[in-house]
Amino acid sequence: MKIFNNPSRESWNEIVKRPQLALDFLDSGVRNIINRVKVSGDRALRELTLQFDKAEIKSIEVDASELNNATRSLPAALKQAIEVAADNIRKFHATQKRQDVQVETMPGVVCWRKAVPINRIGIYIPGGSAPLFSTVLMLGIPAKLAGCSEIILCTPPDKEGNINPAILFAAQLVGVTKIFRVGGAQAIAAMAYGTESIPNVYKIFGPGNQYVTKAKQLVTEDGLAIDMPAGPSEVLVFADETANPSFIAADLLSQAEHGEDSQVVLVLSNEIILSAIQKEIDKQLNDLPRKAIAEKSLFNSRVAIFNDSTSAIEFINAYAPEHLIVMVKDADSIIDKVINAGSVFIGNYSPEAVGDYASGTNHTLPTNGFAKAYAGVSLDSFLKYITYQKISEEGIKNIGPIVEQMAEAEELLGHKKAITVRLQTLN
Ligand SMILES: NC(=O)c1ccc[n+]([C@@H]2O[C@H](COP(=O)([O-])OP(=O)(O)OC[C@H]3O[C@@H](n4cnc5c(N)ncnc54)[C@H](O)[C@@H]3O)[C@@H](O)[C@H]2O)c1
Ligand SMILES: N[C@H](CO)Cc1c[nH]c[nH+]1
Ligand SMILES: [Zn+2]
Repeated sequence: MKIFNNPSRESWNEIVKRPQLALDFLDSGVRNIINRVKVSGDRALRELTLQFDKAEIKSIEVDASELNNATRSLPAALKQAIEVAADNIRKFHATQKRQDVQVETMPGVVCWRKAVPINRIGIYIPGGSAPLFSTVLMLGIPAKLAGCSEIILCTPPDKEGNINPAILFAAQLVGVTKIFRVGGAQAIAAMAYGTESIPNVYKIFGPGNQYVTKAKQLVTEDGLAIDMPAGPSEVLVFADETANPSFIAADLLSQAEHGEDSQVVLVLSNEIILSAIQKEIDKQLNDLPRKAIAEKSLFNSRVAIFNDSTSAIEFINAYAPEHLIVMVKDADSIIDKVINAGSVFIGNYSPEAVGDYASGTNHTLPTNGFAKAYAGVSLDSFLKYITYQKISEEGIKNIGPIVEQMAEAEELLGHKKAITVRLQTLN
């Protein structure tokens, strides 16, 4: 990890940059994949799956017998853990339901808004380097709570063409409608434009690697809605000398193991525990099966040391981390000053891993600085709102002259007329 001691503000832009694939290549490569799916549908999906996932797939859709086998083959303890996590996620997201409220803005002018679920949605479940069945819960549960009637799931197959049984179990648990063994940019294109097997959807959800994230961004050019750009996972740990170096090292490594393009950042308020943290990282790395991935990710990662907490917090807001873990002595007083972050973990016993799986909050979160303007997935992400107004005769008498004035000033006399013809009938 590269160390920056009290970095000047001019250097922050450089420090907050995330590692990225060459942009030109990414853009043209992903556009090419999307076009192939648009033109050749299922045939392109089979070819691209062979090319990128090394799997020869016979049926694109997962059938009922595979689903049953998955439930039978999964250890009972894992099924139970998934069910507990699902309950917590359901509890947290259920509180996000809102009442539709009617308001009379003027006498006789009544307005209200109604939440309507997005009918058919697509969820992408990453599976390239790890089968993220927890993401099925994070997307499927709020989709069901919102009332989405069709949930289409795409995830890459392994080399034998199979989907991890835990993904299939979680999909059944939350009530996914159809499951397809397709991953990467080709899965996003299939859900955006439809193929012979995969129905097109109205909004695409889910995290993924840089190909998946780029594809999501590109299909928005054709009017598709997406949740947000949720790319390679990242964490920023803010700590002082009261924190436990072993906890910090474990939290950094827990996200470094996601992928070599994941970035982890450590912000310290002094150097007191820095060398203890570095020793812990080296020690814990050796026990990590995904050591090689984590090492590459650490190579792109940073330590920033700030002597004053105001600069530290300003830096955190400039970085806008997907996950922020605060392990400083006055953590509770600091968190209100954080305005840019996807999800915040407060104190020594709140590792990001609990939010990744089971605390109840959503782990589909904005990365790459997008937390400055985007929020993570919530119940709202699966709803759209229709507004209504109903105006009585008394109401049009009250509001009509105001609209006439404004329409005339905008030189839109047709608008004015739509009021005048009504007012004339009431005089
Ligand atoms: N931001 C979030 O909320 C969040 C949540 C969970 C996971 N993640 C991130 O999701 C990512 C998952 O990535 P992953 O790779 O393991 O799985 P993935 O499913 O996102 O990607 C795998 C697919 O990438 C495609 N691919 C691989 N190499 C390619 C190439 N050279 N050209 C074109 N396509 C190619 C293949 O089609 C493959 O099926 C990780 O980076 C993780 O950090 C983010
Ligand atoms: N840290 C990932 C992005 O928020 C989510 C995840 C799933 N499984 C493990 N971690
Ligand atoms: Zn994680």
